[in-house]
Amino acid sequence: MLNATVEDWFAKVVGTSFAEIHVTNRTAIPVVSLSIDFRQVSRLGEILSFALAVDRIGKTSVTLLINAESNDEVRLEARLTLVHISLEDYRPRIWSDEMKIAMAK
Ligand SMILES: CC(C)(COP(=O)(O)OP(=O)(O)OC[C@H]1O[C@@H](n2cnc3c(N)ncnc32)[C@H](O)[C@@H]1OP(=O)(O)O)[C@@H](O)C(=O)NCCC(=O)NCCSC(=O)c1ccc(O)cc1
Repeated sequence: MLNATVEDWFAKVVGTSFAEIHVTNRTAIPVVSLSIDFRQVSRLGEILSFALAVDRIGKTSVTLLINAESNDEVRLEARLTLVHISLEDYRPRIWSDEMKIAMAK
């Protein structure tokens, strides 16, 4: 669910889908750090709304904050850092200016 939120954000806000990132650009954005606080219990069948905010944009990384809520209660808070890498050598690559500007929106 967290990754679906990240994928949606890249496609709809950043303007570069995971397919473009991986297949066209031959890059990837693996997670290097992930922490989650589960604030309140969620039950099977409940609908959770996920919201994403940008915490920090680095040269090659981005740190995102994702909340999931239901019935006006925060159920979980996640903080994850992704690094933009090349699929040629699996080493970090700087974000394009276009992606950086879109991420800062
Ligand atoms: C990503 C790496 C190539 C980075 O290599 P490093 O030697 O650390 O590079 P650098 O030291 O240059 O750091 C690069 C940047 O990452 C940042 N970084 C690196 N490590 C960290 C940690 N632990 N926390 C925060 N930031 C970090 C660092 O600050 C640099 O930021 P910038 O200033 O913005 O450039 C290497 O750490 C690596 O290969 N890690 C393994 C990544 C991995 O395999 N993750 C699991 C992937 S699975 C996954 O993401 C996924 C699976 C399935 C799904 O459905 C969805 C997602």
